[in-house]
Amino acid sequence: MKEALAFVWSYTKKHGLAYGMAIFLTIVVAGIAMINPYATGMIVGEVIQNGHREKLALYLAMIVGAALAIAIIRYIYLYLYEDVSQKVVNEIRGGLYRKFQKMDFRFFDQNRVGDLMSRLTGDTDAIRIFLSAVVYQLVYYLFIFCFALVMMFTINVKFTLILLILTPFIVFFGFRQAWNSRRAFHDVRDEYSALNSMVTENVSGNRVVKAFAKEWYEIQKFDVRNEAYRDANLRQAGIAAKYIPILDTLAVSMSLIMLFAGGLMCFNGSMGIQDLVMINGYLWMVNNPLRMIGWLLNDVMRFVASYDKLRQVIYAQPAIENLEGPVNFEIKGAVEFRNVSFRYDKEMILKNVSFKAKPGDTVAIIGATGAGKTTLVNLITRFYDTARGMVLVDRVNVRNIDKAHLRKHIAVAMQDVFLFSDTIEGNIAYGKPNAPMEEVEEAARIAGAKEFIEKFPDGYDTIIGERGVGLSGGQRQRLALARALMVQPSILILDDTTSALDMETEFEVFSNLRKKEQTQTTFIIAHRISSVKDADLILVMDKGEVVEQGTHQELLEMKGQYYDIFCQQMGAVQDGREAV
Ligand SMILES: Nc1ncnc2c1ncn2[C@@H]1O[C@H](COP(=O)(O)OP(=O)(O)OP(=O)(O)O)[C@@H](O)[C@H]1O
Repeated sequence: MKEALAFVWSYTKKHGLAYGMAIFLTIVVAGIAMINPYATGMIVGEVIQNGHREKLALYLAMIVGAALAIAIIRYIYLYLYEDVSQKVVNEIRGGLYRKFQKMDFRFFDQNRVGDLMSRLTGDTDAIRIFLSAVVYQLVYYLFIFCFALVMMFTINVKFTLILLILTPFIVFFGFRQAWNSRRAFHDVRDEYSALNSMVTENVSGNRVVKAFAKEWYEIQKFDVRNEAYRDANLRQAGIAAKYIPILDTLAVSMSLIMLFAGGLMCFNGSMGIQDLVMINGYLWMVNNPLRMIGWLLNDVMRFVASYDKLRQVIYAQPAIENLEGPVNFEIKGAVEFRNVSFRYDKEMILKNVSFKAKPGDTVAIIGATGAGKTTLVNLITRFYDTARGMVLVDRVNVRNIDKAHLRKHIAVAMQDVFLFSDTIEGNIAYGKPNAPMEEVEEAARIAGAKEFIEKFPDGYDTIIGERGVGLSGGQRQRLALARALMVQPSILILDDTTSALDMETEFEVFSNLRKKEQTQTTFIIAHRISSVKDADLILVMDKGEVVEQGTHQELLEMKGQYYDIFCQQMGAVQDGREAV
């Protein structure tokens, strides 16, 4: 709780003056609210009982004036609360988004998209509600309670003490309600997050759902989550509902005590009717905040539950960080793996991998699925750090190179192509937004994308969907390749980038790449011998190890795994199944 408040204050203090003013005005309104019961009592006592009719206008004016003042001041402070809370939440949301950008692959491996979305939206909004509505109500009810109590004691101490007999019970049940709701609020928050994740996944994967005709299965899965969310809400509401009748009964009992004890005191002359009317008005002001304690504490709990979720992101630290004094230098593209081992979890995925590539070399990686090819190239960009051994770029350990600088010089066309909802030009020029059109066209040409782009009525201005909707797998791969080529990297990584292309187009793309002035070191992950045979170095991977390495000719002479793959694929050609 303390931590949550300190966090919110660290953002709110910048707007301390406006927020302080809002709180001050709330207290002023609580003070002005004392006028009404007082003036009503005076009308009963002075005007009606004592017959001072001339004072009626004054008391009525007090009531109307107070109502007007409250309306105006309330408008001002509500605006201030809203203004400050919106600004604060805007900054928190911005900070969170920046944090997402800072986090590394491992963080996104471990967190679901929908869950992160709920943090950025629902949880930040809970903070806004706390700052605007909850704090306001806490201040308002606290002061109205204190002021009304002072007024009651000023009017009649004995009678006030009698009325307050039930107060400890109200406070007790209010706190109990809040305490019992604690777990329920966390459950509501977790179920909301799970529901969000499910919907996000379903929308992203809607094509798979349809392809497998699993709509009904998805609906059932959703219903289960939806019901769990409903039940969590109902559980929480149920806890509140259990205490409402108790608190209401106590409040009604207080009124009964007031009528009974007040009536007796009026009869025996120890208190005037005017005082009874005033105390009746103030009693409500004391009563109401007490009955609200449970609800207000619930709102505070909701805020703390949301903060607990936010802090997991706010204070998360990326595992991949720059070391002290990272080096920046003109990266030429020499890459060396020296006894590299790597694990995601417990199991070693890469085992003792070593190889060397000179600037301008083409290194091809071939091997069964799951052999660790993508994992290997992910270490060059330092998406992950090695468990043992080191990855060197231009003879410098990548851990010592400035992370952003290193990645600026490496371009990756990833296996899982992601395109932004933007124009084709915007997607290709993502890494170099102000590049001239000729460069975009040239990158598209080398990637074998020029022809199909120009066939679209809007050409390079064609808007494509979030996941490249409206494009074939091969077209998306070629756009991803063009995007990688645009930045003219020192190291180019093509992770299965041509797998969706037909043989002819793949051949054209590779020959374009070869014709291009070869300055960059290129890593090609591929399954076809035709894609790797011209490489300067071929790495054959099996179960996380580089089992063979050399040129096409050298590897054939070894008559090992590469030779077997070659024979299998040659066999396929001879059978007319595929060409090499
Ligand atoms: N983010 C991750 N977290 C945990 N394990 C992972 C992760 N990514 C990959 N793996 C595991 O690491 C192993 C190697 O995966 P990798 O993607 O490097 O293989 P690959 O050779 O590129 O396969 P493919 O040819 O199918 O793309 C696999 O067993 C995979 O399950």
